[in-house]
Amino acid sequence: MPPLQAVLFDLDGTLVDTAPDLCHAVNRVCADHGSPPVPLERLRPVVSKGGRAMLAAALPDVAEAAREAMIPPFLDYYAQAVKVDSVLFPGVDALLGAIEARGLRWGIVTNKPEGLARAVVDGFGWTQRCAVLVGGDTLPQRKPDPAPLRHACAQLGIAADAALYVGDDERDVLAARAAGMPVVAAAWGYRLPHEDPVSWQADRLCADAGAVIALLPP
Ligand SMILES: O=C(O)COP(=O)(O)O
Ligand SMILES: [Mg+2]
Repeated sequence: MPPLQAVLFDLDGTLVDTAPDLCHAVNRVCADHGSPPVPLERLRPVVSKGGRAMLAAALPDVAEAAREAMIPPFLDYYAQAVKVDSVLFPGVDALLGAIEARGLRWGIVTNKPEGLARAVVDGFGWTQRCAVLVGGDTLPQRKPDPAPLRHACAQLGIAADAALYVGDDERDVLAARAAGMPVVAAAWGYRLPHEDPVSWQADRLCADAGAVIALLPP
């Protein structure tokens, strides 16, 4: 395996705890529908599974076609307020600094639409620091397809096995495996109670972002 040259991250549930602002957007959709707001605890476990999963968790009795029509307003509401209550997960700031201190680059490969992911990146002041950003609509394929990870490596001019991917959902592990990229499962992220990240068989399972620093070259 070539020496590590870059670390790629999932966004929601890995770098940023975006669940509160996504929950606000879901609850604006619920209000438009005349439904009561849902508590954050109900949405948090499915945030990394995307907007459709969040709306399904919030409005399980609404027909799928009707929920599909709620996606554009949901995304609009979220776009209006991406960084009100969203915060970095503990240790993320130190991890990004440690990557940069080693002369390595880092980037983001998320299923979130690219424009929204860019807004989050800008909101956290990462515009110049984030070396590559691939969103869920950047390519026709999204995770668990390996294409977005491969695209990020092509943009960086590195081989897939010279990068490390860090993500909090099983599809992140599947995408990295299919791309031939080493992968860390982020146990600090979002998942349902029955989901066991050990069973995803990532190369490493890290309890917090700080633990990823130990995997970097000295
Ligand atoms: O918005 C989504 O679909 C989830 O985003 P993620 O891939 O950064 O977890
Ligand atoms: Mg995620």
